[in-house]
Amino acid sequence: MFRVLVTDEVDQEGVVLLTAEPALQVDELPTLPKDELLRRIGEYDAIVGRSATRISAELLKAGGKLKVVGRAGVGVDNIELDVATSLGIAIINAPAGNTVAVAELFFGTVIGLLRQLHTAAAAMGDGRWDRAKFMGRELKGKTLGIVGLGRIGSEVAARAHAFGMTVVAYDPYIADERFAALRVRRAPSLDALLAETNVLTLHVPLTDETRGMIGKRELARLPARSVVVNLARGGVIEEAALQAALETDQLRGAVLDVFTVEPLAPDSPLRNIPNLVLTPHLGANTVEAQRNVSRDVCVAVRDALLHNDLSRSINVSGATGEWSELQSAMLLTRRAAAVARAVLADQGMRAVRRVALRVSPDLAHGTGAMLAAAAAGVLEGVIETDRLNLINARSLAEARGLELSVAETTELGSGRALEVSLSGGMQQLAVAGVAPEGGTPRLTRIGSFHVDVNPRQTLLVLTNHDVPGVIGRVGTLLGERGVNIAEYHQARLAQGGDALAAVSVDGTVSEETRKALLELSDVRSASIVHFRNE
Ligand SMILES: NC(=O)c1ccc[n+]([C@@H]2O[C@H](COP(=O)([O-])OP(=O)(O)OC[C@H]3O[C@@H](n4cnc5c(N)ncnc54)[C@H](O)[C@@H]3O)[C@@H](O)[C@H]2O)c1
Ligand SMILES: O=C(O)[C@H](O)COP(=O)(O)O
Repeated sequence: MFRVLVTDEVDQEGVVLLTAEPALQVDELPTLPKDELLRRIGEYDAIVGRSATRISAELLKAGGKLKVVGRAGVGVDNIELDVATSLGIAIINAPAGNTVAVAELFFGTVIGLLRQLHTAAAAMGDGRWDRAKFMGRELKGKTLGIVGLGRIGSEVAARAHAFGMTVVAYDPYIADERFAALRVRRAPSLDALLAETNVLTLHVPLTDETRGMIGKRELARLPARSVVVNLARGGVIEEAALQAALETDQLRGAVLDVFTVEPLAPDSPLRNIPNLVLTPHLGANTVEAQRNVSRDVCVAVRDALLHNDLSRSINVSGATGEWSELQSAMLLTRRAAAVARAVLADQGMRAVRRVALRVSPDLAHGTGAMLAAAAAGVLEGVIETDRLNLINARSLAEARGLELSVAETTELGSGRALEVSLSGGMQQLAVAGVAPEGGTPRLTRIGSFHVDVNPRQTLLVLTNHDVPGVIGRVGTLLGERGVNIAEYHQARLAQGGDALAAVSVDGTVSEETRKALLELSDVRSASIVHFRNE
C-alpha cells in the first residue's frame, strides 16, 4: 500500500484515478503550512501539488518514504531538483496541459491593457460613461517579441499571426527549422529582439540564465511606449526596473501574472501603477488546463508507484519510447553490471573506475536509462543507501569518481543485445546479454566465456580447470546444502583449459557455501550474485 498526499487543490479529474487504485491510499489536504507539511511528509510515498507548495531540500530529506513528487503544472522552480535526484526521488510534472490557457491569457491581458478594459470596466462600475478617455491601440501591425519559443511561446506565435502581428523570437535552444515551421523570425540576440519589439512577452523557465534577464538596461532598449508581458515566472523581470519604466512612461504598459514573491504583498508598490495589469498567477487557471494537468500528472505518479514506470520523471534521463519496452533491457543491464562487479571483486578488484555500456542499435533509444541501470548494478551492495535507483544511480556513481560511458555498436549483433564492461587498474571484465522485448533476459557472455542463463534470484559464477567431475562435485555440494539449481551452463575456451560455470539457483547462497565451493578440487574461483528485486 502506497500513501499519496494530494494538495494545492489539484483537480479531481486526476485525483479519482489515484483513489480508484486499491493499492493507493490518498489523502487530499489543502495547501499546508510549511511546518505542518514537514511534520507529515514522512508518512507519504508520493506528494502531488502545484506551485503553492514548496518542495524544499528540508522537505525532501524529511520524506523518508518519498518516492515521487508530482507537479500538476509546468514550472518546477518550486522543487529542489538536485536534492530530489540525489535522494532518488522522481519528479514528474505535467508540461503540456496548460499551454493553451497561458497563450490565451496573453491575448486576454494584452488586449485588456491596450484597450484599458480594466479601468473602463471599473469606471462603468462607478457610474461613469467615459468614451473619449479610453482610446485604445491595436495589435495589428505591431511586432511581437517572444523570449522562449517553447510550448507556450509557440502557441502565442501561432495566434499572433491571426492578429496580423509580425512575430520575432529569441530562443537560442530552438532549431531554425522550428522557427521556420512557426513562421517566426529568429532574433540573433536578446538585444536585437528588444530593439524591434513593440510587445515583449516572456515564456522561459526561471533558471540561473533567465533570472533577471529583463532589467533596466534591457527595458531601455525597447522602442519607446512598448508593452511588456510576463506570464512566465517572477524574477525573470526585475520588478523595480519595470516599475520605474512604467512610472516614467517609458513603457506604455505591462502585464504581470507572476511575481518574485507570491502571493504579492498587499502593500506592494506594484499594486498602484495604473498602466500595469496584475493577475494573481492565473496562467493555468482554466477548467480545461486544470483537468489536463491533473490527469497527466496523476496517471504518471500512479504508474511510477505501481509499475515502476519512470518514463515521465524529469530527473531520470535518456529514455524515449515505451518505458515498458525497455524494462527487460534495464533489468539485464543492472544485473550484468552486478555480475561483473561481483566477479571482479572476488578477483581482488573492488575499486571500479570505469563503466562502459555498449548496446545494439535497437536499444539506442534507451541508453540514458540503461546507463543509470548499469551504475545501479555496480553500486548495489557497495554503498549504504536505502534508495538506490535509476534516478540517483548516475549521480551517486559520478560522485564516487566512476566514469560512465555508453556507445551504440553493431558488433553485438541485433536482437536487443548489450554489454557492460567494468574496469579499474589493469583489470577489466565485460558481461553481455540479450533482452528480448517482453521476454526473459539472458546473460550470453561473461568475459570470454559464452553462456546462456537467466539472471534471476542468485547466480553463481565458478571458474575451474576443464577436467571431468567438477560439475558433479559442485552439484553434489549444492544439493547437500539444500541449494536448488535452476540452470547450469558450463563453458570453456579450449579442452583441458579454463572453464566457467554460470549457475542460476533458487533463494540465497551463504558465504560458507561459497568457501566450501572454493575448497572443491579444480574450482579456482566462486562468486555469488544475489540480484535485487527491481
Ligand atoms: N503563469 C502561469 O500560470 C504559467 C503556466 C504555465 C507555465 N508557466 C511558465 O512558463 C514557462 C514556459 O512554459 P513552456 O511550457 O512554454 O516551457 P517550454 O520548456 O516548452 O519552453 C521554454 C522555452 O524557453 C527557452 N529558453 C530557456 N532558457 C532560455 C534563455 N536563456 N533565453 C531564451 N530562451 C530560453 C527554451 O529553449 C524553451 O524553448 C514555464 O517554465 C513556467 O515557468 C507559467
Ligand atoms: O508552471 C505552471 O504550470 C504554472 O505556473 C501554473 O502553476 P500553478 O498550477 O501552481 O498555478
